[in-house]
Amino acid sequence: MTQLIAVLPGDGIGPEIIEQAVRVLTALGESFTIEQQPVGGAAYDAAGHPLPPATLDLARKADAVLFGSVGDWKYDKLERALRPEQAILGLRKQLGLFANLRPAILYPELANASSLKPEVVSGLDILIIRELTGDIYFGQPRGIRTAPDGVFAGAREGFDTMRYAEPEIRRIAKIGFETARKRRGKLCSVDKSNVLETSQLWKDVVTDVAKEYPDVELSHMYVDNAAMQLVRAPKQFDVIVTGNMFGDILSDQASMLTGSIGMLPSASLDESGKGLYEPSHGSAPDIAGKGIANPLATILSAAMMLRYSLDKPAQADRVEAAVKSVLAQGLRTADIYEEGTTKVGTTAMGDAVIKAMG
Ligand SMILES: NC(=O)c1ccc[n+]([C@@H]2O[C@H](COP(=O)([O-])OP(=O)(O)OC[C@H]3O[C@@H](n4cnc5c(N)ncnc54)[C@H](O)[C@@H]3O)[C@@H](O)[C@H]2O)c1
Ligand SMILES: CC(C)[C@H](C(=O)O)[C@@H](O)C(=O)O
Ligand SMILES: [Mg+2]
Repeated sequence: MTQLIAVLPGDGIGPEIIEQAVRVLTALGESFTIEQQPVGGAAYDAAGHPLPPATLDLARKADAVLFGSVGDWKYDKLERALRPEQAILGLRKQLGLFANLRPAILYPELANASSLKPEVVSGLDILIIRELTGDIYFGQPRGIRTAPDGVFAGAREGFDTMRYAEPEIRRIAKIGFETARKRRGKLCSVDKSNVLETSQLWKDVVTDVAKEYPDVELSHMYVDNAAMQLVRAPKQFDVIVTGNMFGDILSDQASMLTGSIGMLPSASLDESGKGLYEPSHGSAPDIAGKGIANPLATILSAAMMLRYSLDKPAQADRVEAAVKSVLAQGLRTADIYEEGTTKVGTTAMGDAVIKAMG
């Protein structure tokens, strides 16, 4: 049976970067079936909803999902349930994709593109594991109402609820320990337990799970300190495990250590290892349609898909080696360009990766 890949390009630069990743997948010569559906603003425009049933059905039945990005400022006035971003949140929740892996790896060729000095960042290889289906992102109740009490009683107030259940923390902690065990054996759990009850529970549960992993060195860090440490001395980290909101912010921050957010892939996995793969960045409306977006985060996400969901590790290696090769050839999209290298657009970067795959 051929494996089915659901391709959801989305908005902004989504279609441009997805096109290159699909070309790379096709060039592998495997007998994948690739089916495409709109998502986000594109789906709202076409079908009146950011996550139409046909898109969700395809994502459910596929062996893996390759996702571009959703969102654009032009949809800001829509009611919340119809905003493009609800599509990716809905997919994560409905597919049970609770474990988000965001590797921040600095390719040696990009040492000068990093925001940090080469000596601080060279050889960087860290993995942020972000819990993806809980936390303040999904907690109820939430809304905008007239404040019932307090100093601002009678004024309009917005409120959200941060919550985490023990099994939710336990399962992401296990992923953290299992992953750290296969890497350099260090896990840093990031929370805000000096202030938040959810974080206090988080820390207790992670500490409890640690008993099953005596070979993994566990540390705890408050999120504000973690943000500082990530730019002070990022190589102290191996695997970071954290909640949805903190992981969102820290992974964008980590991306700049690698030169550009256009380099940061991600995998979002369910209990069985089925996954959705997407670059960590957004739809970049400021550069959409210009043909200059960096497709490498999406191509590297496709490599993660080959490894984690499609059981094709050799093909994943092939794609990753090709990305290394194009960087070694000095090819750069605008976001990672520096003097002495060759600036290329999105399609030319895709071409180069395909050529390097041989
Ligand atoms: N998973 C997703 O679909 C996802 C993720 C993040 C943001 N978004 C949405 O995207 C829209 C824009 O958000 P934003 O501007 O805060 O974040 P963004 O990640 O889209 O862009 C931030 C900056 O990074 C640049 N950038 C991003 N990807 C790039 C790439 N591949 N190559 C070169 N430069 C790149 C952009 O040009 C921009 O200057 C919003 O609607 C947001 O909600 C969606
Ligand atoms: C678009 C948005 C909902 C999303 C998030 O906050 O999770 C994005 O920022 C990400 O990092 O994937
Ligand atoms: Mg984000």
